[in-house]
Amino acid sequence: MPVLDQESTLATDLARPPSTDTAPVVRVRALRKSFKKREVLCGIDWDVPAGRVIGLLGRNGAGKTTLLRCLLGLSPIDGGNVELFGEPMTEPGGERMHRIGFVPQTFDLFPWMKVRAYLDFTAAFYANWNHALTDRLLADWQLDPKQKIGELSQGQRQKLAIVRAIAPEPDLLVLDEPVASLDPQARRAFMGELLELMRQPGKTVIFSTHITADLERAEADITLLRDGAIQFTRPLAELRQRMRRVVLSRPGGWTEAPVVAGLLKATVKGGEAQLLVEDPSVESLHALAEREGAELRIETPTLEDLFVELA
Ligand SMILES: Nc1ncnc2c1ncn2[C@@H]1O[C@H](COP(=O)(O)OP(=O)(O)OP(=O)(O)O)[C@@H](O)[C@H]1O
Repeated sequence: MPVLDQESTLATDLARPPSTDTAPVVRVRALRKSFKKREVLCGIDWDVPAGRVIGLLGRNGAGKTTLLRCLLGLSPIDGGNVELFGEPMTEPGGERMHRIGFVPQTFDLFPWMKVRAYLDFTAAFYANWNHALTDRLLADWQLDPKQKIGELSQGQRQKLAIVRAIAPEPDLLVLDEPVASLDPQARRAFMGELLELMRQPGKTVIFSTHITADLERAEADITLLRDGAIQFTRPLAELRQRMRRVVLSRPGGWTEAPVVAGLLKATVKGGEAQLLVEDPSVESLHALAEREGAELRIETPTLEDLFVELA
């Protein structure tokens, strides 16, 4: 029986993007980015279709922030190209600014400004600004319009950054770990706002996060960034439907993991071989278990399990 490197993954089949009829809002080709000699993005190809919520997943240091900043022209790229709304991205700003909202990982700007003054100041730059929405969010999220930004807690600043990004009702909203400092109520409210925004046709959201429950709440498409490349973009429902954890246990244990069709990752631990399999054939698995004298369990992994396995 063929042997599989226990840490290796065979994610080739996962590389297919979800089918779409519309032109992508974000189109990235062969994007490269290094810091000194360390290459963080090693030739990213990525299409983000309009009207989707994309959850960008990856381990700490995988390059999520770097990728999001490169997309928006906030960080210079070393190679490849980025198109937003069908046009090359060369630098931030311009007409396109009105269509894009960005929530950075940290928000430390204008500490001397008061919340209301900051929002009014920012509104002046935008063609469209939903004042009713900002008023409602300030009240709902208990942000004091008269407080100075420098006096806000980290979570309150994150809320303000979200209000500022949503108020222009952007066509593309990019959020870098937007909920990291938010309490559970605020996270839920934030997801509500996000979904409300998404009810309008053609709106696209990309957000990086480690909180898989939020991705589940948003029914997001999942993009996995690993080893400097996009490993896959798949609707969450499809991942849930197709991925199974197959556990084969036998008293004598395993010297090598069995290989089955659709295998993405195999791990051997004591008497158990754990296989992450896409679209497994239940019949063949039963036949394999019988042949090998093993007990078979087929489980549906949670998104967090999947992330731990694949990231
Ligand atoms: N300005 C910089 N100078 C040097 N190295 C950098 C810089 N910014 C990022 N890096 C490096 O690039 C890699 C990717 O960082 P990045 O912040 O994009 O990861 P991330 O996936 O967003 O991580 P996290 O989940 O922890 O926020 C890391 O190894 C980081 O040290």
